[in-house]
Amino acid sequence: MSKVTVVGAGNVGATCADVLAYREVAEEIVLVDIKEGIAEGKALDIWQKAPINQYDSRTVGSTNDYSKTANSDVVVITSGLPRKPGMTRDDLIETNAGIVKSVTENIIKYSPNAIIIVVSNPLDVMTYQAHLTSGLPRTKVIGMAGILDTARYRAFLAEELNVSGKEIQAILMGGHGDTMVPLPRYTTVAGIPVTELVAKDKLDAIIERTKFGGGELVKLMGTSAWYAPGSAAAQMVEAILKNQRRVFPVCIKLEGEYGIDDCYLGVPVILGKNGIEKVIELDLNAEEKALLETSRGHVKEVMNVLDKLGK
Ligand SMILES: NC(=O)C1=CN([C@@H]2O[C@H](COP(=O)(O)OP(=O)(O)OC[C@H]3O[C@@H](n4cnc5c(N)ncnc54)[C@H](O)[C@@H]3O)[C@@H](O)[C@H]2O)C=CC1
Ligand SMILES: O=C([O-])CC(=O)C(=O)O
Repeated sequence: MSKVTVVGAGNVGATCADVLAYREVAEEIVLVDIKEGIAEGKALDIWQKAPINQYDSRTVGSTNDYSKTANSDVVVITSGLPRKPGMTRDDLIETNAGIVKSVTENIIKYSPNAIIIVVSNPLDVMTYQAHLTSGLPRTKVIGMAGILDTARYRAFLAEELNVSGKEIQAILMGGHGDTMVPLPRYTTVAGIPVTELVAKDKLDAIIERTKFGGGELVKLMGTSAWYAPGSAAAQMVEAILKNQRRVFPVCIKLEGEYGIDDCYLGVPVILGKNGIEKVIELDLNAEEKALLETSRGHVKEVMNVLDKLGK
């Protein structure tokens, strides 16, 4: 029987649990939150939607009782503060590091072999925190950002070209922040290089909009996004539980790949039943390498802040 725990029953966590149930990705989905009753309530609401939307996945809620999460195959960590207008993701580090650390300790106690997908921000450094606390191999403690950032990029391109978003294939690398690196050289529309279809100035504008895609939504809503983020995390869970070996950009600790050591960054990987099955190394050109290096430098600075906080 497959079991998934989603920690944090807020906007992203509840959306993720809902998508997991609706798509019948797991038989049991446990939603956990620290706020009394909220996880139980949202789990019950999703379960009551099953007869309408015709699914059999069972959602269960828990207020901080991790015994209910025992033997989860995959755990998604969404607990933590979202940012407000005027804040960067990095501003969340102090509060969210403490939350991610305590949540990871509880998870590991009851599901020592789970694959952990981190969503809380600042994403790359919260993945670092969960990796350190869990003691699991790097291939099993991974971060969700690349699927979301790529989806934004794909949606903007679909709009520009007036084609289905399904036709856009793209890869994006680096940290989940303004230094992320969309790669037009690896972007196609049904196999056609995007550079043959979109003028350079338009493509540059779409890349800029993608980099600040999270901030655009924070400005509009006063808090950050959840539909696309929750769905993106659920897509990672599905790839793992169904051993789909899908190719996604995922955050992992790099150990020599791309000439980078000891830094958590988004890179293309094959995602399957063991978590990250393989990191795909692209032959980047000089400009792409320079952009990735800038992103690495930024993430490393925030990792150093975490080190100073005492992890
Ligand atoms: N990686 C990514 O691409 C994205 C990351 N995020 C991040 O995801 C996180 C969650 O965002 P939202 O769901 O919008 O926030 P939210 O405020 O709606 O939900 C967060 C939930 O976490 C719970 N929580 C806090 N401390 C907890 C603890 N110790 N144990 C269990 N639950 C706890 C809160 O009670 C709340 O229900 C934020 O850090 C946000 O920045 C959001 C969107 C995309
Ligand atoms: O922007 C934020 O703070 C939340 C997030 O990571 C995103 O939506 O990309």
